[in-house]
Amino acid sequence: MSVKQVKVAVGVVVKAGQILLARRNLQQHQGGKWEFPGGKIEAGESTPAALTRELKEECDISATQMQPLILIEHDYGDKKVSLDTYIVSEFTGQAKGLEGQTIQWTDFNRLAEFDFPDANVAILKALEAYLVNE
Ligand SMILES: Nc1nc2c([nH]c(=O)n2[C@@H]2O[C@H](COP(=O)(O)OP(=O)(O)OP(=O)(O)O)[C@@H](O)[C@H]2O)c(=O)[nH]1
Ligand SMILES: [Mg+2]
Repeated sequence: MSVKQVKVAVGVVVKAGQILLARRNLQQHQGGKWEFPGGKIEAGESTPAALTRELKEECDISATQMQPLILIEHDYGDKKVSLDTYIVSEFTGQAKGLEGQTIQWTDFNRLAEFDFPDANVAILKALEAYLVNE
């Protein structure tokens, strides 16, 4: 049986050299790991629209500027994901975890200290290249 691929909008939210992380709740897929906020893209929805909606729902921020970073396809075995990842460089509001998740701002050079889902390795590489060329 083939497993359907889940399309996800992922946001690397950057503010004053810091990046916003959220910890996945234990009962979720990849529970307990750190992630960039985001969520499933609904039918007919663009990635920026989905990401704007998810950032508001999960973190209470309104994204006002974003640009594509990388599209990652990853197979976890139990689940296939496509992570359409954007850099969010401008937003309004103060980030808070609206869904009970812990959130944290961290310096880019401390990201290696966090335990991320496997698919995120490629995001971290792309982010490093992006920040170097910024
Ligand atoms: N938001 C987000 N999801 C990620 C990242 N890396 C990664 O592998 N994923 C995977 O992408 C999938 C979609 O995440 P989601 O937040 O929309 O979905 P979910 O597990 O909360 O499911 P649910 O919304 O139905 O409860 C999950 O399987 C998650 O493990 C990441 O950095 N951010
Ligand atoms: Mg989510």
